[in-house]
Amino acid sequence: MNAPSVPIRLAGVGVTYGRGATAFAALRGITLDIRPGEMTLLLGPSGSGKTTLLQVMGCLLRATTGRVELFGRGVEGVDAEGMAALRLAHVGFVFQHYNLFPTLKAWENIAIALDIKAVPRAGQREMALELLARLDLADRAEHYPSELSGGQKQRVAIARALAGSPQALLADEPTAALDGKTGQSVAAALHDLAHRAGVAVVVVSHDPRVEPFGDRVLHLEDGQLIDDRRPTRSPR
Ligand SMILES: Nc1ncnc2c1ncn2[C@@H]1O[C@H](COP(=O)(O)OP(=O)(O)OP(=O)(O)O)[C@@H](O)[C@H]1O
Repeated sequence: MNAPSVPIRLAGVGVTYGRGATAFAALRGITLDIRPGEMTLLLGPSGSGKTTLLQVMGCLLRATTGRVELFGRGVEGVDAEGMAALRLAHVGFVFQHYNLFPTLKAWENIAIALDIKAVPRAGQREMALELLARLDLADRAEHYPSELSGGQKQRVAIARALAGSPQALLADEPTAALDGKTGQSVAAALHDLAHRAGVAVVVVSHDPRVEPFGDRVLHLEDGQLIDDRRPTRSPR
């Protein structure tokens, strides 16, 4: 029996892009559990399969071989609509370039996500403000993205990813476009989310500023998991 409390479970997962002579094995034999309440870092050289693995975890991409479970439910045999429903119910995504709507204020960017989660319009503004406050952005609710710093934009994107209270938050290079301390504060915000809200946070990163915030560090090389460790130093 699989414990339903394991947000994401992969067993022998492989992903092959293309077919025949052009087939390329981007992931091979990945077996791991992603746990709630901690921040897992996914490190590895360029092309090692980090984004591919994150996409499989978030049901954006189907594994070619092996088994993927979200909250105890296997996704093989689930159709595209079912995969979308699983994502919507369980997973939030954060990307390098924020992907905010430039013509919408910070709180409205979050309201759109609440809309997709079928939160009634009447409660959306209040909920968006609460989410912004969790990311220390209460005073930026009425600002447009062009009026926010890079770090603030990324925190709006994180607040948006939390719309609908996902149990897993998957972030692909969330600090890559941020300089100096800003990248660190975004990494700290992700770490706090894992620890305070019990969210399973998975972060793909090349950024050494992010590393001290990882509770667990996975290393990929050539599509294989070559290391899985828990740094002994305390975060920050
Ligand atoms: N749609 C695709 N079709 C064919 N090959 C792909 C596709 N997407 C990724 N790949 C290949 O799969 C391998 C893994 O790619 P992936 O993006 O997962 O690596 P990564 O570790 O995230 O790299 P980076 O750090 O450069 O972003 C790479 O060799 C890439 O060229």
